[in-house]
Amino acid sequence: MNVVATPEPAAVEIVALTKRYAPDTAAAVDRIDLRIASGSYCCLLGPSGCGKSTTLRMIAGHESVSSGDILLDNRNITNLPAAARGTAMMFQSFALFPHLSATDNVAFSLKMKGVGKAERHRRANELLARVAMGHLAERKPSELSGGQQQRVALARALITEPRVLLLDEPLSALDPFLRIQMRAELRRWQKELGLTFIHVTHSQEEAMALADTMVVMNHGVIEQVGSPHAVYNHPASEFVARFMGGHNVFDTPGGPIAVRNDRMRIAAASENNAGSAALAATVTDVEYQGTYVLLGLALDGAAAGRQSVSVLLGEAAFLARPYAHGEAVRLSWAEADARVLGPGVKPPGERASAPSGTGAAQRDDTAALAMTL
Ligand SMILES: Nc1ncnc2c1ncn2[C@@H]1O[C@H](COP(=O)(O)OP(=O)(O)OP(=O)(O)O)[C@@H](O)[C@H]1O
Repeated sequence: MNVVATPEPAAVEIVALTKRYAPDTAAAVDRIDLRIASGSYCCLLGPSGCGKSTTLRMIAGHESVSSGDILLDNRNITNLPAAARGTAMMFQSFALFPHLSATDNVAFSLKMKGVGKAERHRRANELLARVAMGHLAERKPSELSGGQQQRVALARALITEPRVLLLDEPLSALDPFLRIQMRAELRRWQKELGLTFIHVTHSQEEAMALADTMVVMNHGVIEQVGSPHAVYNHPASEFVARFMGGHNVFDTPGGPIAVRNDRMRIAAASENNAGSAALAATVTDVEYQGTYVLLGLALDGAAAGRQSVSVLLGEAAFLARPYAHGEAVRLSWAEADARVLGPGVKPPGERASAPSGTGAAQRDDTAALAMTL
């Protein structure tokens, strides 16, 4: 175990970064601090309007900063023009020029810099070959598939030799099948190139599949930073537990706790052997998913908006003991599977003036909690 805390070198460091689009409005990004390790794949994740795209655009230099700093390899780039930062951006729609060939699309920024035609075509074709597009270099975007256009967009972003590649929802224009395929390609390219990728997405599934580090944002601040495993297994707040999905949140005297739905224990109401901590519930939905069966349930007597829970059972376990719509059951869990949730961040209007930092402190206190429901 590494006992000495030697932080990995940060490719990008964000210090108290704030964006306010208008003087009397809530900050779209509110004093966030973040270190992104060099050569890592970082996903900025959160619901619509949480400030993830604004953060990415400020790193890119496409949006001005209200206050705070952005450092790239220890260089303060906060006020540098986009082209002088060492970053490159890959957009959602790829933003390829329709009338230009793949080669000319990739070579475009070199043309703007006055690089001669032979040299810029050589470098563009070299990059196209690297993303397995060498044989289609003469084609225009309309003659390429979505996945092929994405590779051209990647080659075009790489031609400026960036240290950090910024990706704004790069997979959302693709159909679901291609999205999963291109997701694997993005991950492979990032490893092969050894670059730092910062990828904005609203999909927790995409972030889990890609990221070394996930940054979960809400209301312009960071709720939690960690590996997909750490965030999924130790959500810091109710917001993170609900946003990541696959968790139930229960109110207890010690505050809210989260329990993964595949860790829930379920028994028929008549077999009440789960002790006094078991919660009475009714099955409201049975969804067959192949490997798993997802049960939707309503907690008896819970407050409005807090009744709905789910239980994920393996197919074999379900077939051995099926549950049916309307059936009365009792739910419980092992203490070790309960995660105590921190308060999370408040919406801007309710926020205290103390620095928000990285939001809720992560706790792993699974002390016995008597149910109050
Ligand atoms: N150009 C702008 N002018 C004014 N307000 C803006 C502008 N761009 C974004 N905002 C506001 O800033 C907040 C954060 O927006 P941002 O686009 O960063 O969120 P997001 O998490 O990327 O959302 P989405 O997933 O919908 O793109 C939102 O409340 C949005 O309405």
